[in-house]
Amino acid sequence: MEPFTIFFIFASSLILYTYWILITTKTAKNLPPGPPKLPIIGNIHLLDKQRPHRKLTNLARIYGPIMHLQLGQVSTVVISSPQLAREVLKIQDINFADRPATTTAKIFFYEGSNIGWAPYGNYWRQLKKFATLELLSAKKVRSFFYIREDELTRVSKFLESSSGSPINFREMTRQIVNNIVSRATLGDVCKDRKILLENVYFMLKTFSSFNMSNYYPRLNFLNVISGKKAEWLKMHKEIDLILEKIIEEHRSRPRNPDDHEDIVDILLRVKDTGASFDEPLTNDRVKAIILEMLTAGTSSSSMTIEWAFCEMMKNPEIMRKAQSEVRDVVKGDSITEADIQSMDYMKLVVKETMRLHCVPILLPRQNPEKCIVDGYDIPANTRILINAWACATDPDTWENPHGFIPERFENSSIGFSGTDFEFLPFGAGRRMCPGMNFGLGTVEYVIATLLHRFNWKLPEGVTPDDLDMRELTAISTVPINPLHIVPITVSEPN
Ligand code: HEM
Repeated sequence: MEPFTIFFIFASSLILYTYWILITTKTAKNLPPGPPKLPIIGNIHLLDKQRPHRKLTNLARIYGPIMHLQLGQVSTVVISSPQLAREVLKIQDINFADRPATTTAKIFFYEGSNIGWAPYGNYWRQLKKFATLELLSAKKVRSFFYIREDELTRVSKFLESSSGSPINFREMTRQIVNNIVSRATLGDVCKDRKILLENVYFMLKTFSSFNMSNYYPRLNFLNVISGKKAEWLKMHKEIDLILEKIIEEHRSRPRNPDDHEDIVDILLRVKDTGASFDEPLTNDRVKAIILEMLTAGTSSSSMTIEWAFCEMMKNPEIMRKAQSEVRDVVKGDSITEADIQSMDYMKLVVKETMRLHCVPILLPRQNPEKCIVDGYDIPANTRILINAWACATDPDTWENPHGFIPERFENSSIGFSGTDFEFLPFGAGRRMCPGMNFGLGTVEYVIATLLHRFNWKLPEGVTPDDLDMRELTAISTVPINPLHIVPITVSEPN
C-alpha cells in the first residue's frame, strides 16, 4: 500500500472514531467531572509517564475524588479517595470485577488465560480459587521457605566478599526475588530458567511501557502497520517454545516421593486429573499461569525491599531500631519463620514502606454494564483506575501523610487484607492479589536477614539528604536511581 493511502485510512478512521466517542460521551447523562478534552487525544497529554499517580492526584484535587478522563478512545474513571475506593472495590465490586482486554495481554498471556487478565467469569473464578487455596496457599508458601534460606545464604556470601565496598542494591534484590520466585515455580533444577527469565524481562518491559494501542484499541491495525504486533508475536513465540520445553522436562524427569512439588508440577497434576476445574486446563492456560507466577510478584516484591532500605538509610534511627530488634529476636545463625513473627517493628517498617511506595495504580478494572457511582453515570466498558497511592496519602485520613513513620501503625488495626481502603498494597475485593503470603513472606525474610547479618552505610561522601527519593513508574515504582550502599559484615550479630 502507498504511504499516502495508509495515512489517509489512518487519519479518517481516527477522526471518525473520535467523533463517535465524543458524541457518545456527550450523550451519556451525567459523567464525573474532569479536565477539558482535546480533539482526538482527549486527555492523553495530561498523563505523566514517570509518576502518573502524582499527576492524577493533583488533577483529583481540582476535579474531585471521582474524575472522568478521555484517554484517546478509552473512557476512563479515576478514583482517588478511600471512601470511593470502598464503593468500587467492596460495595460494587461485582460490577467492576472485569479487566479490559488489551492487545499485549492477549498476545503474551495466551488470550488472557492468566488470573490477572482473564475476564471475570467461570474460568477466572475457578482459577482464582485454585491459586488462593493451592498454588499460593499459606501452606504451599511455607514449603518454599528452604528456597529463601538457600538464596539468602548465597547472597550473604556475596555481601561478605563485598564488605566495605558499595553494591548495586537494586540488582541484588532483583536477583534474590527472581531466584526465589523462579525456583518455587520451575523447581530447583531447570536448564532453561536463565534464558526464560531473560526473555520474560524483555516481555515485561514491553508490556509495561507506554503503548498507543492501549488508548486506541479500535485502531488495532496500527500495530500491524507499525510492525509492533509482529515483534510481540515473535517475543511470545520464543517464550512459548521455552515453556513447552520446561513442561516436557517436568513430565519426563524421574521423581522421588520426597521431591518438592513446584508450581509447574502442581499445574500439570491438576491438568491431568481435571481436578478443581470444570473447564479443561489447556496447555496454553498452564503456560499463561506459569508466566504469571514469574512476572506478577517479582518487581513488586523487590521494589518494596529497595524502598524499605532507601527509607531506612534516610532515617538512620529507624534502621537502628529495626536492626536491634532483629538481632534481639534471632538466637541462632539463621532466621526462622517464628522469629519473623516476633519482629514487630520490622513489620511496621514494611507496612509503612508499602503505604508510601505501593503499586500506585491498581490493575485497571472494567464494568461490563453501566453503573452509578457517587451519583455519576459510569457507562458500560469504562476503564476504572484506582489511585491507591492517593488513598494511602490522603490528607483527610493520614496525619503527616508523606512522612515515613512506621510507628503510625502501632496499635492500629489497619492491615493488608483489603478491608481498609486507605491502605491497599495488595488491592481489595475479588481482584485482590492472591500472592500476598508469598510476596510478604519474601519481603520480610529478605529485609530481616540483611539487617541481621550486615550493617549498612552510604558510600563515601553521600549523606542521607543526598538520597533521591523521586520515583520511576512502570507497574510498580522504583527509586529514580538504583540504591547503592555499603554492606559491613557483622561477625557476631547477637
Ligand atoms: C510484595 C509483593 C506484591 C505486591 C505489592 C502485589 C500487589 C498486587 C496488586 C496491587 C494487585 C492488584 C489488585 C487489584 O486490582 O485489586 C495484584 C494483583 C495480582 N497479584 Fe500481586 N503483589 C505482590 C506479589 C505477588 C506474587 C508473589 C504473586 C504470584 C506469584 C502475585 C500475583 C498476583 C496476581 C495473579 C494478581 C491478579 C489478581 C486478579 O486479577 O484476580 N502477586 N498484586
